[in-house]
Amino acid sequence: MPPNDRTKRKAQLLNGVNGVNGAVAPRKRQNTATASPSPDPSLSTDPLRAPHPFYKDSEENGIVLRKFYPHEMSNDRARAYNADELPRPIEVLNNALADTAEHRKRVKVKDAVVHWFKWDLRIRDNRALSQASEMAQRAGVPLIGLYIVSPQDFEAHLTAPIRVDFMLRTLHVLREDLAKLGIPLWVETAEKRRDAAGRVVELMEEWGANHLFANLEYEVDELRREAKLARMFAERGLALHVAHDTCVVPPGPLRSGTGRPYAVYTPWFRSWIRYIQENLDLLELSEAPKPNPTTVKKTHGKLFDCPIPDAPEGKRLTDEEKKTFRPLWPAGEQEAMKRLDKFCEENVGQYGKNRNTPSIPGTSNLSAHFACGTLSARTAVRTARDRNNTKRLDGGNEGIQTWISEVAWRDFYKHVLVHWPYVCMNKPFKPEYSNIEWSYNQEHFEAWTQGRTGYPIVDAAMRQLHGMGWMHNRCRMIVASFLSKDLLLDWRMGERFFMEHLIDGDFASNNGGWGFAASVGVDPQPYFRIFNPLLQSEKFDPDGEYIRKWVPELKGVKGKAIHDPHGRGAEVLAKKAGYPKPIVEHRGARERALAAYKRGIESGL
Ligand SMILES: Cc1cc2nc3c(=O)[nH]c(=O)nc-3n(C[C@H](O)[C@H](O)[C@H](O)COP(=O)(O)OP(=O)(O)OC[C@H]3O[C@@H](n4cnc5c(N)ncnc54)[C@H](O)[C@@H]3O)c2cc1C
Repeated sequence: MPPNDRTKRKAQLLNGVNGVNGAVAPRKRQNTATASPSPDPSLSTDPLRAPHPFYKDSEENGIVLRKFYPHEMSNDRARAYNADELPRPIEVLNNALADTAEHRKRVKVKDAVVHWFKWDLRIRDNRALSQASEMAQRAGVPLIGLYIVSPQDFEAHLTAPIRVDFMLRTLHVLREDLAKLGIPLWVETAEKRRDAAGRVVELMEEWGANHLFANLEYEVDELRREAKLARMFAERGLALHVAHDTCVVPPGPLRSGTGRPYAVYTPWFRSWIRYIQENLDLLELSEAPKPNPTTVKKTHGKLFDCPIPDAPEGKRLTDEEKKTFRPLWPAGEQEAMKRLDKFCEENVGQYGKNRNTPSIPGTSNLSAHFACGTLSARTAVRTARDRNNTKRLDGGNEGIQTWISEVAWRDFYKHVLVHWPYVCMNKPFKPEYSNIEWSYNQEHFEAWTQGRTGYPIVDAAMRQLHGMGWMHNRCRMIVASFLSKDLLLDWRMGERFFMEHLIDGDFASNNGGWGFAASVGVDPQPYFRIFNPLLQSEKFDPDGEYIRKWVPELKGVKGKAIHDPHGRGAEVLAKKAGYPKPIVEHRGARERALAAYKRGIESGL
């Protein structure tokens, strides 16, 4: 779609698709629930193109693109992970690190030490960067920062263009901040994702560096890549040092009484708190890197002139989008700290009370920074705790406690990913939930994606996603429940759509959120608890302020009718404004979902 059309479509999405007076007709498509042609191979990552068509029994549904990944894992294989019969990727990595530990100690520092930045784009409180700096200082050699842009990784991970843009803007800030310390940041594009590791080795050889530091990412591919890299480095006389940085408590040590990893949040959280209290160093912030020797400009001068590429094809924002999104999301770690400090100053105390009201700024809006690594979870928890009147994480101010417990959810879902790696292979956490018969009704899906379902709270939320690249947590739960229960659409369609549009798209948290709402994940909402979108709307947006902001064609609707204009006497206004009637009737949809879940679960046991 040419940029002009995309801009028009975007405006339509935000204003009610066909304009204020237009009768809305979501584009007609064949209902493909029964027809099952082969899937469209030209998978689009452009946020404003029509969503990818999903088909019953298609291998392309959901978050796993077959272009990059093998076929769907069987239930038996998923169960084998559960029974500890298959090594988890983290174990493969740990074995590789253990096998190469002695070798690492023997590798001498040569001309430089390298830190490989990934989703940890900050200087402050960065575990691996700090360790790299320490080694460089001890040896009196320069520290070099490296970032590999991988368009195929963006494609494979369904990274939203808004997230790519945020990351590239962050790289500019990071490069400047590092340069102030005399540390160059070398940025390079690897067109093929499998070439990235080889290129890192070439660069290290070019720079005379024997030691590479990196923070761990917990997705399956990344853990496996690091395992291979550790062995490849050892064969070549190089040393790979990895650090746990993204979680406050690294995945691994928290175990239930039976020695198993936790699959329920509440006991996990108690154990998380206990573990931190017993290991207070987990909240110690890492030292910032020290400046490089001044000779670095002479020895490595050309590394300071490295350009930062534009977003790759298919991941670019239009000019209009840049104008809208960039002021909403200033990039860089200073901005993250500013946001954190402001939130702690003004809102954290009221967080427990306000966090479920989408019309007010009651939450921190920091998720984009956590996802990009411009803020560490450690710094966030530490900063909030230091505002409390106790050093305990579960005492004192209620708002602070609640906020810390929310940041902990992020750790929880990363732990889940590490222990049950098949959740990122399109499998529900409970393999027996694979047999639910989902709908693949394209018209329903498009209405959902466009915010045209006739349920104002759902539509407001989906339009907030298009308007900001972000959605309030309460609304994420509402729209996810609506998609998977009211529409009975395959939850992976929603999971994928979120990844393709969120500035904070994070595999573990997104998968966890969808698993919770669709009742197929770890510690989920029981399947028979089905949100009533009308009641959710009345409870969490009582005055309809949020709806009126994001569904402007309903601005004139007075009172409670805002929650259900067609059902509560505002149908003339709604019709005139082109606002659709509900695409499903909640009570009937609920019965259908209950029956489908029950049937699916029973047949999967
Ligand atoms: C269906 C669904 C999909 C989601 N997808 C994502 C995603 O892709 N990326 C993402 O970061 N969050 C996701 N979440 C979690 C949550 O909605 C966002 O983290 C939150 O809305 C971000 O806003 P905030 O920074 O103002 O959060 P705050 O309320 O200020 O919370 C602070 C931080 O705690 C963490 N956090 C809070 N709630 C959760 C949660 N339920 N799960 C995991 N972490 C949490 C986030 O890092 C957040 O920034 C999803 C939730 C649902 C229900």
